[in-house]
Amino acid sequence: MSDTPNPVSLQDLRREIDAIDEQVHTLLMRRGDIIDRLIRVKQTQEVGSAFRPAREADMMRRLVSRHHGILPLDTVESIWRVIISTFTYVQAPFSVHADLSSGENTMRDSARFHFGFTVPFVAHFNAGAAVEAVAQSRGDLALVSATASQTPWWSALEQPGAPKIIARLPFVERADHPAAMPVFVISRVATGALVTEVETWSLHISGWSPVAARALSPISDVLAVADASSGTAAFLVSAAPSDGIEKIISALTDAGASVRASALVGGHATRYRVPTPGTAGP
Ligand SMILES: O=C(O)C(=O)C[C@]1(C(=O)O)C=C[C@@H](O)C=C1
Repeated sequence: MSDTPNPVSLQDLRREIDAIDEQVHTLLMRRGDIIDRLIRVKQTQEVGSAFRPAREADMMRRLVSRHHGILPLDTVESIWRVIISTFTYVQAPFSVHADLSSGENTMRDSARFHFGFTVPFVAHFNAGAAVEAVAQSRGDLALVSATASQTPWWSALEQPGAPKIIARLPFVERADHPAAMPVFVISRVATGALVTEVETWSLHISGWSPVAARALSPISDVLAVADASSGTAAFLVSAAPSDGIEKIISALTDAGASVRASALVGGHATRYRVPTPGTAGP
């Protein structure tokens, strides 16, 4: 007889997997019970949405920071997106209104990756229509490209009671993200509940020129729609509240433009990028 211990059998390993699956499922059902209690203590009534982007951004960062092992990060992130979004949905049902005008496949991927398949998906063919659908809803979300625009859709967010930008996706950026398209999430929002680690401002400027647009690119994420014939442009700019909008306005002024009107149209959590292995960091 040899002293070599019996190798673990396939059956044993499958038993272990079954036990783990049962624990994961039980924990998810327990999570559901907690959400049931959370509904009673959380104030979702005012605008009808249970989505709390600051909390979600923080949860996603912690998830990514602690993850290791052979399970791909993409998979872990997408599992948690579905868990959190579905528990948001069960608290207060909502739909996702996606503007497909800047890329149907990439926008669908972003919507499904971040909100799963339980949350209804409604397609729109311009950003204005997606924003309007949210304005007419109780707690729906609009998804609009954060980097490309054919129209200054953000002007519709300027009035005090209008929907606002409340998040920027993906929460965790990295090379080869499976739903990499930068997207703004727009929703009606309770007064004082905006996340403003980064503020988003709508600016109307005159004296527009490509020089004015270029002056901003090193200091801010910018969306711009220009009317070359009148020399005016509508900008959507992102700014850290500390030195933000004043710096942007003076950069535009130095570049020969003048700001005729400005309005805060939302905000989001500070962007978070996972360092690529072998690089110094974000
Ligand atoms: O923490 C909350 O406020 C929740 O509603 C819970 C929860 C979650 O499932 O973890 C769901 C929705 C929110 O956007 C954030 C987190």
